[in-house]
Amino acid sequence: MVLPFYKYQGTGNDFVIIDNRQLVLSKNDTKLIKRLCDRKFGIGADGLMLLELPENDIDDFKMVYFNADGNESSMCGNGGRCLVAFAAKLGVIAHSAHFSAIDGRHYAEISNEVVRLQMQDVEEIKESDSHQFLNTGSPHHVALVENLTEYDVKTQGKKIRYGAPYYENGTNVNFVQQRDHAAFAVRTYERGVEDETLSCGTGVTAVALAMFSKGLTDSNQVMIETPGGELSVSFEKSETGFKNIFLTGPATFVFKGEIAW
Ligand SMILES: N[C@H](CCC[C@H](N)C(=O)O)C(=O)O
Repeated sequence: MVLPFYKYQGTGNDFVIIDNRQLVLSKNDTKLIKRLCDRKFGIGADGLMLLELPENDIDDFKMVYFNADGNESSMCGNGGRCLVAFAAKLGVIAHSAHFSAIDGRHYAEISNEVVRLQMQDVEEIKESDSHQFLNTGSPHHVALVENLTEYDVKTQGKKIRYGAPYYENGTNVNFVQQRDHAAFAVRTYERGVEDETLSCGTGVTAVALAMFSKGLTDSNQVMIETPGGELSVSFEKSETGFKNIFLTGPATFVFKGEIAW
């Protein structure tokens, strides 16, 4: 069998995308999905996404996301942005989209390869001396560090991801340094990739909200620098947390191909 696929990247977080509206790929085939994401034996990616038909009459499509380990995962912000760009390329949408993902429904806009994705509202940020924890569609541990560029993200990130209180279910881990009054740099260890990725969309969103909540910025429009490029996060305070949260940045088609499977 030959499987057509598309490769996208959003600030260096890269994805295999498959048009699964005819359900060619089984969601339970963990082994196949892991191989497709393998950078030596497959196409290579941080994750894989399926574009599927919507399960209601108000959405344009449905998003299913898998981490590189082949397991279906929680929400992917950069992946969601790339899937909107793919839907536009296929003509499924024009310049805006409503779609369902594992964490609920999302709205997005696209113009010239820049995608603005609305994230779920965030109700709670757990604060402690060493870090903050919040869920922006995926779980994120956020910690400020000195000298981010030299920091051993993989070693320290793995320790936190598998340690207390996260253990097997884990978390993504974001190491942050402030760059300006409304700008921060972040490097992320991603659960399910089990390595540092060049960017993590739900992580960048978590960092922006965490830094605002910590009082390190009073701006509700924050620029986040990742090793893979710049993303911006805008949001509004709500009585109990944050709403109207948007993650904005590039989502780029890299190549298309066919793989034997
Ligand atoms: N690895 C994450 C999911 C993908 C998140 C990331 N790629 C993003 O852009 O949000 C997790 O298992 O929670």
